[in-house]
Amino acid sequence: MERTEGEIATKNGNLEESSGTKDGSISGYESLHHLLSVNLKPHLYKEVSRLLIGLNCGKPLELIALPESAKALSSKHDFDLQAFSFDADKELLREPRVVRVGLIQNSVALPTTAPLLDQKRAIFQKLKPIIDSAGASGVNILCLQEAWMMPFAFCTREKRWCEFAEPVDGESTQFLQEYARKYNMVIISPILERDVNHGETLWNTAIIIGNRGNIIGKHRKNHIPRVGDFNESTYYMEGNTGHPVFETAYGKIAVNICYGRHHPLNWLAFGLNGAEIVFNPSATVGELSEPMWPIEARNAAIANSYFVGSINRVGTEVFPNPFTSGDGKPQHADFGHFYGSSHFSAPDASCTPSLSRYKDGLLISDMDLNLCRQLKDKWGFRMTARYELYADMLARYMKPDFEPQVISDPLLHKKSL
Ligand SMILES: NC(=O)NCCC(=O)O
Repeated sequence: MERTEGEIATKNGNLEESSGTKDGSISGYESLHHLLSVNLKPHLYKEVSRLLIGLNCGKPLELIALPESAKALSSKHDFDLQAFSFDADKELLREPRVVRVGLIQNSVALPTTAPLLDQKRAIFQKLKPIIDSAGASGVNILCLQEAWMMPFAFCTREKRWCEFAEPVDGESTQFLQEYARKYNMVIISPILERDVNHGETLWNTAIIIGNRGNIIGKHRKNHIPRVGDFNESTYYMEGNTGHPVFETAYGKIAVNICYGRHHPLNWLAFGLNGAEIVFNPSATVGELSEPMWPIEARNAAIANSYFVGSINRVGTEVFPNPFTSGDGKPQHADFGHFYGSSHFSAPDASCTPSLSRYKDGLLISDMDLNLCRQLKDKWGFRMTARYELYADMLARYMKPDFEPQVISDPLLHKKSL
């Protein structure tokens, strides 16, 4: 059937205006890839996929078969479960270095009006089967979403939500440490941190739990948004931990928390410190950032020759009191829809399809970390970068008397004869 512009078939076959739907789906489809795979003829879908998500080592990404126990948990608890494999070329002098990496996206479990402790514990309960599914699948490194142990209440500017903040070794960390030990898994736990030793300062922090349940270290969010309803600067300050790379049993990893993904130099710094996988745990909404989402992480993976794991929460979180953010919008009580769509990007420009736009989910991917060096050898971005030029430019830019290097056409302001 011919379709007019702006129309797509919904899941039940009806045609509908392509404006998305209230449940967070894209006209009834869980993701863009799902919509395309159902609506395009197989040979067209293959071509669209090749251009949209690229090829890895010259071929489409392969699916991984997961154990029945992992799949049973996803059916029983209704979370999206997808698994792919990124290859690298065979090398003569190095063995492949394949690690299995997982990303979890989820909605909150209780309304924001429930007692705070109940809200947190209900999220723990919700995550248990998803983490068990990752464990049953042999995931080596698992990353949760930004501030996973609470609703993303920073739109409200109300200080009562500060009560969710925990020290690095608090309840949420202890909850995950058990899983790290049980499944011999590195877990990245992005939380709202309370730094008791520094006057109860709050931070937006990712804690790196080693595969033996030990705390390897932490990274604090470098860039705090001041856009739309993301009133996070009311709660915490720009991080003071630099760009650490954590050498774990399964590779060198780093965390670029949410809004840091809009800053190419932030991505660069993790690369300069030798990261092989950079996680981007996020909380962002469709209206604000969805067109940027598939581009920024992928570009970072390409430019820095590392893998990126992008995670976004799902659902709409409604708060008890309406708020405004000085942008002319009428008062409202929610951020809008957190659109999930978690995915992996690889240094060779390939990426996985995204998880659901509205359901909880676990995305798993095998990745041969040898691909990072192979891409460095192939494209030479590190070698061809002109760091001395950039360093000089930045040093000059930082001075109060900086003047932009602009050469004006001398004829620009001359009156024509
Ligand atoms: N959590 C957060 O930093 N969100 C900011 C919005 C965005 O970067 O899309």
